[in-house]
Amino acid sequence: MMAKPITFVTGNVKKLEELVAILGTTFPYKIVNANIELSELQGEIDEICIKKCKEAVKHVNGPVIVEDTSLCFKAFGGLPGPYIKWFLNSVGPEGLHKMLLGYNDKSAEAVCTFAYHPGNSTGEVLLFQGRTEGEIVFPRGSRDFGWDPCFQPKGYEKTYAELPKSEKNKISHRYKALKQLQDYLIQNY
Ligand SMILES: O=P(O)(O)OP(=O)(O)OP(=O)(O)OC[C@H]1O[C@@H](n2cnc3c(O)ncnc32)[C@H](O)[C@@H]1O
Ligand SMILES: [Mg+2]
Repeated sequence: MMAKPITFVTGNVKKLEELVAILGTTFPYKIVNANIELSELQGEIDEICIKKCKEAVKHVNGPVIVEDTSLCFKAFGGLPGPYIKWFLNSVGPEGLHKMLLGYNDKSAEAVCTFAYHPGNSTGEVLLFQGRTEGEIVFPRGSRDFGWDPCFQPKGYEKTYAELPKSEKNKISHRYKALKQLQDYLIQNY
């Protein structure tokens, strides 16, 4: 019998696009998207992801994936972190760059945390996290995905937005987190 599809709950089409590209054609299970606006929660990253996943489970009959992405400035002790969406919405990539002008340390970490729940009554939320270090630069490159124009991964001369998607998807916070989830599902689903 075919395994039940896994529902990725996200309102962000770019996340979905990257997930599909990263999993590629050999991933053995079907992923479907539910475009549901989940609450933007507060707290530590792991706690946010656990709560987000539990909220998503209520909307779906079956196994569920969600993810939450943070952008953590070292000079700010990890903020904006999970609140990056609001900062980005209000000041854009230029503003994010400006926020660090008064600091020597421009380093930042992109953190992606996938949360998976099997969708049954006894299941627990499992987390899979990936981190990519980089620095916040004056925005360069395409404007199609969030803060990509102002994030330059460590060891690269290009921002995420200037790199070909295929290149970003080999080194990104999302790739690193998704690889772990993929390995888990291949062994346990
Ligand atoms: O429905 P969900 O999955 O929550 O989608 P969202 O867009 O609300 O996403 P988050 O709550 O995780 O907030 C993360 C913010 O960072 C942006 N973002 C996420 N991943 C990114 C990436 O790889 N590159 C650039 N921006 C990204 C995203 O557009 C949001 O503004
Ligand atoms: Mg969100």
